[in-house]
Amino acid sequence: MVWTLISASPSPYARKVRIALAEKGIPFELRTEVPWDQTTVTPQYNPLEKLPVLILDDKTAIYESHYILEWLEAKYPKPALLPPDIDDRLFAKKVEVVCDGMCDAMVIAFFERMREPEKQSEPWKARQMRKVDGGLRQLNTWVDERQGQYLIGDRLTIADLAIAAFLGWFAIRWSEHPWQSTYPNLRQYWEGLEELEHFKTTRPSPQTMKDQVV
Ligand SMILES: N[C@@H](CCC(=O)N[C@@H](CS(=O)(=O)O)C(=O)NCC(=O)O)C(=O)O
Repeated sequence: MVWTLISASPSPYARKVRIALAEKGIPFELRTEVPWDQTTVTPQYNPLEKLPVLILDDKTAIYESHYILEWLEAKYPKPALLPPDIDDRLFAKKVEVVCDGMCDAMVIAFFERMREPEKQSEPWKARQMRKVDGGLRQLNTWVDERQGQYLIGDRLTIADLAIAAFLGWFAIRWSEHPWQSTYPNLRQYWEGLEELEHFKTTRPSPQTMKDQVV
């Protein structure tokens, strides 16, 4: 019996977990869903009705991507996806906070845009996009300070997973945004990660939602 990961084809949050499981050599069945559709099983496993959800052999459900990664790191520490130094470990988690927050802002803005035009709040949408632009600026600063292919030290960490998961999704969700020309070093760092084996096999793709959400 192998674990099941409930995922969605565009999900940046789920992509972090997919890459972490693959890097740690943990076999799992991928169950791709649209969590917005009535047909989803996500609410049966997560009271917050969000994917990703990792379902273990005994049907225990682990959810919230940053917690799933923390759980995996604690239970299956090798190969490590966090650096050995405590300050570097905390920095890697801070990078994940910024990337997850940018994803959250994009999701909020996306659904605001699904409302009838007269019901959309321009200030609310502008506030979400400020978070994305501020986050991109911060990622670029951090990436400019890196020494090599990875953000922290000489190995892959959850910081790299979080940044690639956001940028890979952002590149398909908002392809006309100028970040790749504004921040060429950030683009080059991201392109380098996308060439890695478990990034190639987890590339995001759009999904079609059937049911009304807002
Ligand atoms: N903080 C959560 C966010 C997860 C999330 O928002 N997932 C979306 C799907 S996706 O945006 O990742 O594709 C979801 O299930 N949304 C359903 C809902 O919010 O009810 C995490 O990090 O796991």
